Amino acid sequence: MTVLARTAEVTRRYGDVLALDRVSLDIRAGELVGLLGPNGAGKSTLINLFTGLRRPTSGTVELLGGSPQDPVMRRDIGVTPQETGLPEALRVGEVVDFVSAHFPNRSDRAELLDRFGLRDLVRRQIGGLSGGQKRRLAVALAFAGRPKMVFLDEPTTGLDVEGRRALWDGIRAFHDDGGTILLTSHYLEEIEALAQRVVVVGHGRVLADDTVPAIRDMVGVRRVTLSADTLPELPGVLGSERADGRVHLLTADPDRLVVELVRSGAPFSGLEIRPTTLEEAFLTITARENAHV
Ligand SMILES: Nc1ncnc2c1ncn2[C@@H]1O[C@H](COP(=O)(O)OP(=O)(O)OP(=O)(O)O)[C@@H](O)[C@H]1O
Repeated sequence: MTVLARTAEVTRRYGDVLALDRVSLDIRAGELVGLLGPNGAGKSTLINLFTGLRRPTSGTVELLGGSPQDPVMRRDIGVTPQETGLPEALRVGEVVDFVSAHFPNRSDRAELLDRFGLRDLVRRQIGGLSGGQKRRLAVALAFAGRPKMVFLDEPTTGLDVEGRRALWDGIRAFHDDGGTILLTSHYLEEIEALAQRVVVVGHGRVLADDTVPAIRDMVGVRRVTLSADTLPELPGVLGSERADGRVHLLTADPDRLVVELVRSGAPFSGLEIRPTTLEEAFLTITARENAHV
């Protein structure tokens, strides 16, 4: 399948900060790829490289078979950065027309507005939109030039459930028509709702690149905390530590762990089970990676 966007051994530094560390990634035509990672992982930097806003310190970046700096390639992509500013005095329809006018191949205005649930707002001034409506418009604009590929940096930030669904519907419709999308998120749930493929980044590196169910297994880690002097060997413990007189165990199967703990007869108290944060899950993935080295 045709590769639409590619990084090969890409490193990007900002002074002393290593934002991306030898990242090689292919996005193929028709894929909807979710880029998942905590704050500072390097997601926006990767999007900025793909869209030609930044250059790599080393390595190569390709967009649509050419250079991301080439305006001809950029004409065929759409982008919504994390933050956008739209002119408050313009009406929704005017902004859509203004942005569309930059592209030789325009989306149908009514269809675009419909897809993102903006039809009833076409005559509303931007200044009169809610934060969520502005965000939906900003994302819709990425699709104004009938792009082959769209890059969305945290598209649903600040949206309520309804706004999020409207946005997901618009993104899905583009994908169903054969469009290619790379979107970033902090939440696996969001990526799960849209993407088949998840690329997990952390500390500037690709930690995992797999299907949603495979990544869910990796990050579906729970933290089991209890007080105990000594513990027997327990099944499925991915990581453990003692802190403040408590034992913390990371596991993907807390039910089995607790059953085995009770069965062992070892005395314990104060049992707590809670989901891990994405950061903790990433640490587990990183730890596993290092264990394989
Ligand atoms: N212009 C810049 N100057 C200096 N450091 C930068 C710059 N842009 C990004 N960085 C640093 O590079 C690293 C990666 O940042 P990046 O914005 O790509 O991460 P991110 O995964 O998009 O984070 P977030 O989820 O918070 O948006 C961070 O340590 C960040 O502070």
